[in-house]
Amino acid sequence: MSEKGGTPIDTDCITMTRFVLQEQRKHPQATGDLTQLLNAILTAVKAVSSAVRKAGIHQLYGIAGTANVSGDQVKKLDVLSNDLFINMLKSSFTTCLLVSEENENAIVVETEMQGKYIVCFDPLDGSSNIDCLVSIGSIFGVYRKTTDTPVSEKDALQPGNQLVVAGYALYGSATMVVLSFGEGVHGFTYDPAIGEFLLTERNIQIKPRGKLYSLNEGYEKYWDEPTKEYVRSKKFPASGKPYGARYIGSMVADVHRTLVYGGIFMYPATSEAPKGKLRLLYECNPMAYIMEQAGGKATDGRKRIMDIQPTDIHERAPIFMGSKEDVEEVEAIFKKYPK
Ligand SMILES: O=P(O)(O)OC[C@H]1O[C@](O)(COP(=O)(O)O)[C@@H](O)[C@@H]1O
Ligand SMILES: [Mg+2]
Ligand SMILES: [Mg+2]
Repeated sequence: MSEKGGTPIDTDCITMTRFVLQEQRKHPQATGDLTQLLNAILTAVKAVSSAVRKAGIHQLYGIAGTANVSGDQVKKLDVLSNDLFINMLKSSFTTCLLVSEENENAIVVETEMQGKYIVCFDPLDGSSNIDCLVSIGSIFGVYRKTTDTPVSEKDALQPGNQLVVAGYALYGSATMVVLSFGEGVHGFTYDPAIGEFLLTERNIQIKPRGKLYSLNEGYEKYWDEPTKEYVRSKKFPASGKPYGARYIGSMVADVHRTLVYGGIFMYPATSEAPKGKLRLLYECNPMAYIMEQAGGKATDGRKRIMDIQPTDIHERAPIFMGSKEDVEEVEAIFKKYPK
């Protein structure tokens, strides 16, 4: 408490910009492009966060899916988020190719604005939760262009093990960005009063084992046998207490909870969707990168998620991710079932 009462302001708080610049300093050959790129993502996240916080009164501000009070046609939140990401990333002059969940084809950045990075992103994840005000997010993964040929969609078909930076924004009870440059996972909470993301969690580590499992139980009828066996083993353990179940239906929120509390998040293959639902490039890979950097694991049951070579920008993969020991149990069960 200060002499006059009230909470003293920490004058040594680390903003994300300061943190990223400190990281940049560790690499004397760095051009500053990655810092610029992250700033662009942060600006998009701040704008999306501001729009999300106005959910429910969108039409008054002209950002819902219908006409606003003046009768103008206005944008839906997922379309708005996509436009913001594309606009900010292009105008950072650091990207050459953008892959978005919302665009069928990869977007080649205009030649005069091109830089060396490729960004794959889900501008608004969990969009079915928008109307009921449940947590949603944005996901991003950044790669380098590795060829000398003119940029094309093929340049984005890199496995997750080539990621340079990945992370997500969670628009929850607070807005938070969690990211990794490949040297640990760090969490930044947005302070709307000063318009900055502040470092609130350094070196996040996931517990080696949790007590929670997370997947859409409604589809049990369609699950493959290994998933059925694994979930049964958590609900009816041979000894000890059953795991608790949690499922929000927003990947970012479900994975963030898994990161913070431990346990396992799953979106398995089903008879209806043999490759699962979640997209490899802009959902599975960035989240797998964060999980592994935090000491956890991510697999499709048989293979490390980040070692899958993509053949299509929108391809899907089944995913099991979270605490190391929990994911290893899933892997052991899959080994019992021939492919
Ligand atoms: O409703 P389901 O089948 O459980 O799917 C939920 C999953 O779908 C998603 O909403 C897909 O994301 P989008 O909202 O970006 O399409 C994930 O966030 C979530 O994990
Ligand atoms: Mg999504
Ligand atoms: Mg989405």
